[in-house]
Amino acid sequence: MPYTIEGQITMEKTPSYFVTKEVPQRVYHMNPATKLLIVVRDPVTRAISDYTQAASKKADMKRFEQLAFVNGSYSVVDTNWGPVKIGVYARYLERWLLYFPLSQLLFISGERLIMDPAYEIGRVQDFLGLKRVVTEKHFYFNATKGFPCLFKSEARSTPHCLGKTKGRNHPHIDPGAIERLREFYRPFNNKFYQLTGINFAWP
Ligand SMILES: Nc1ncnc2c1ncn2[C@@H]1O[C@H](COP(=O)(O)OS(=O)(=O)O)[C@@H](OP(=O)(O)O)[C@H]1O
Repeated sequence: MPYTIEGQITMEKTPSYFVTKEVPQRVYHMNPATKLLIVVRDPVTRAISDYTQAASKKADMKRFEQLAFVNGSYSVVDTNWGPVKIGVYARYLERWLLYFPLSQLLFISGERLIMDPAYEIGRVQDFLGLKRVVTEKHFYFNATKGFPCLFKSEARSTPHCLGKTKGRNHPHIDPGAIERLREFYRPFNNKFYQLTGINFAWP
């Protein structure tokens, strides 16, 4: 990580760090004062989004329903399949909490980041001890994309939206499969709410 001088902060974004076993200890040894931002969304939607991203890179991908369950029925969820496994947030959070107090972690709702970005960015700025420079006046909602965009950024004076790879159309998933996944995640979600003290109210 690059060193910073007074008045600067270093930021690093690697989503896989949250789920990689040895990372909490490594980050702690690098700097125990590190602040961690964790963006989470409904794990079922997260799994479908993850699958959609993989399918966009591979032409002959099996259907989501074939990958998420073992033996072709919806009775056994395949917890070894990455898109399913990563959504068990409580398991990963428990490892981070061995090294970092909850006060050094900020949980951001992925759903709210889309519906009310200024609110979540406001929380991030407070958490990082920054002045609230980015506010609601910086965002507008692009209905076609279904995402908020920035009127302008530091680097350019023109509006800036997220790129083509964000907001991909998700494939239709059998409602029975969705229901079974929701049932699978419920106890893990509840554990996550308990650990974070936040009820994300995922269905
Ligand atoms: N800033 C911001 N706000 C809200 N949501 C966001 C943001 N950036 C990425 N995303 C959503 O995260 C999902 C993963 O994005 P990607 O598939 O591009 O993956 S990655 O960023 O390359 O890791 C993907 O979700 P879906 O579009 O629902 O599949 C992105 O749209």
